[in-house]
Amino acid sequence: MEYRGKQIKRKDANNEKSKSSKITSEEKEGESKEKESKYGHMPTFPYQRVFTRAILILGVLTVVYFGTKDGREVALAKQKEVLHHRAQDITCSDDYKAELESFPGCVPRRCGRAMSDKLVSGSEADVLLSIAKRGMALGGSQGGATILDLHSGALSQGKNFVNIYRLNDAKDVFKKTDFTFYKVVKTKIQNAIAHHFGVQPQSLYLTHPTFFSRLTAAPALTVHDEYWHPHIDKETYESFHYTSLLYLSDYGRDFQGGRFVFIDGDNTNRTVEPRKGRVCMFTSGSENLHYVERVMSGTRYALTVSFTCDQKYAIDDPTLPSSPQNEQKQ
Ligand SMILES: O=C(O)CCC(=O)C(=O)O
Ligand SMILES: [Fe+2]
Repeated sequence: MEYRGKQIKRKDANNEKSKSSKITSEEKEGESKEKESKYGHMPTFPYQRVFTRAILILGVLTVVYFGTKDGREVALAKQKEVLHHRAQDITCSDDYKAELESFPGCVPRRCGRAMSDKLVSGSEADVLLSIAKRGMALGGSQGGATILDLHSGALSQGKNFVNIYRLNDAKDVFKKTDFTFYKVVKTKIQNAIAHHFGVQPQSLYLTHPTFFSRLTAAPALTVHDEYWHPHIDKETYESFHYTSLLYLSDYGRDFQGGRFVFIDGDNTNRTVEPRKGRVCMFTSGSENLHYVERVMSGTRYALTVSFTCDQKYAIDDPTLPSSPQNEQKQ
């Protein structure tokens, strides 16, 4: 009680102080007016007041314009954080909602995004990273974005794509257990998406493309290398209804730049900093417009695992073709 009393006193004292400083400045004004008159009349020009005010207003408008033009940025997930589960709901876009109505059991209870660092462990991410690195060693783009689709076998090579399953060198690169591993992780993500968005896991089908990506700061050589454009997954990859990203390397340690950014309608960019083992899942409609920042240095690895509600776009889990010759016959 006594402490409070003292605080109040301090406040009063401050009031007194500020009152007295106000008085002092008024006094000073009077003084300077007096001084001014000693030097005679200061030069003025017609509409001086209007002019000064216009300059002031213009200044304020410029500050407001440049301050809000690029909107604000909010971190949804920092690399250093270990997230058990973090989510943000966004109202579903009308077209997305309307499309999903024809897939009962697959309509989300809510749209938005969720992140977790507890779904996939660091060592599980390392196994997947090793699959990506082994596969990508068979080719790779020089232009900053290399894609490896384990399902179709498509791998960026130079300015084009090759089918790794048709390469003789690929014979001993993958083991059956790699594919088993991929399936285990995919199923965990599938269940997490189903749980978070309130849909039935069996109503979600793996869809094409589902791929590993390796991004670097190398200048783009083809449009496939331009990974940084804002886009909506539902528009880019027609069959997507739910997108998930599993990060296989760390922002700030393995690479600089390369954050994932949601561009939201409230003039806010929400960023996800990749962290090894971090899963980011979201509804693929226009409620989740996003892009990946350009990587400034280092190498960024990620796995995109995508799901559709439409059985006609379902793909099987990737499997190891028994031999390159068999693959050619398919
Ligand atoms: O790698 C990422 O973080 C996102 C990639 C992406 O947006 C996409 O493949 O559609
Ligand atoms: Fe995307």
